[in-house]
Amino acid sequence: MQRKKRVLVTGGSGQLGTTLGKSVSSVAETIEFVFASSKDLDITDDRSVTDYMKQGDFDYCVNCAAYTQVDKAEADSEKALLINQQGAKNLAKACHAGNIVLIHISTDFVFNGSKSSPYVETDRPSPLGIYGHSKFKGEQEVVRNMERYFIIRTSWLYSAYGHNFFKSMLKYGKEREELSVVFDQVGTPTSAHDLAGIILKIISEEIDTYGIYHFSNEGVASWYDFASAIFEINQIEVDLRPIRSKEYPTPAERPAFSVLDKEKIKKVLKMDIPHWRESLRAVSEILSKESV
Ligand SMILES: NC(=O)C1=CN([C@@H]2O[C@H](COP(=O)(O)OP(=O)(O)OC[C@H]3O[C@@H](n4cnc5c(N)ncnc54)[C@H](OP(=O)(O)O)[C@@H]3O)[C@@H](O)[C@H]2O)C=CC1
Ligand SMILES: Cc1cn([C@H]2C[C@H](O)[C@@H](COP(=O)(O)OP(=O)(O)O[C@H]3O[C@@H](C)C(=O)[C@@H](O)[C@H]3O)O2)c(=O)[nH]c1=O
Repeated sequence: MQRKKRVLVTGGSGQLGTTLGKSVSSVAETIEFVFASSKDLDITDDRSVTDYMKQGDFDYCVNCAAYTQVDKAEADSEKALLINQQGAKNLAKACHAGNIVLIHISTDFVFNGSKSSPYVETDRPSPLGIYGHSKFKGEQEVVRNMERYFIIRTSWLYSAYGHNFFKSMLKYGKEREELSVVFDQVGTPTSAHDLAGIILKIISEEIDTYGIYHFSNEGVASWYDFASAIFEINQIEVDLRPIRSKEYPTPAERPAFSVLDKEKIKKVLKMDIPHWRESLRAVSEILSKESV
């Protein structure tokens, strides 16, 4: 029997790590996964990362570990950089040494939002806040320290698991009569379930066109549009008001426009991507089944 491919997932108990864990049964015959939470493996600890990789005999590492609190990062830049830059560097160096392919997840927040057409992989990052800055630094460490990497930039990730805007809206929608959500930040919501599918496709098909890729669902939305669709699909009645970002002040500035161009990944993986509304329906269904 052929040896199964071995995959390490760092940040295994976060939103994307958990979603990936729920998706792997379809490839269980050929791929074996090890999900490491932050307690099992701290990616900022160089020695632990090296030892863990050496002992694990891994073929792939999917880095789902990150500092993701966009506003908190503004006052906590040291920690954001430690996890998002140094952590990525440690993984890249260990992957390079062990001939392991690294699938590293990054963000639309590396861009400043001044474009008015979808961002392509070659557009120059220019992050507005500490979180985006630390994620860009992480990307640079990966590129600098190894060759066999996929950096997948995604946007507005949500799922049935962990913390995300979708679940916050469902909670607030049930608790409050009125909600205000910004309409002047435009991007694309991305189902973490769809992103998990992309990661599994790259591994199971042994895609070897390494580099930077953009992946989100299809379509364009403001956070207001997204919230409105969440309430509509989940049949929640709430007085939802569109507001400008200046009426919802936050410590971190966010890009006004961060739609990602997906042509490259669609071509390489020979696939279509579902529209965000279609995926929102699917994720809403998963959540309602899981809550029963
Ligand atoms: N969420 C979003 O909207 C978006 C996310 N992304 C990117 O997608 C990726 C996954 O995000 P998501 O799953 O939503 O994030 P989460 O915040 O849900 O999960 C991140 C995980 O990283 C873990 N972690 C933090 N520090 C360390 C460390 N030092 N060592 C090991 N693990 C650590 C956390 O563990 P613990 O809780 O124990 O600290 C947590 O489980 C990230 O790279 C993020 O930047 C990109 C675009 C949008
Ligand atoms: C909860 C809430 C948020 N907002 C605004 C604030 C913000 O501008 C926008 C999104 O809210 P959040 O703060 O929940 O999402 P935010 O943390 O900005 O989401 C980002 O997370 C990181 C990790 C990424 O990589 C990005 O792609 C993106 O998903 O909506 C409202 O207008 N009303 C509300 O009630």
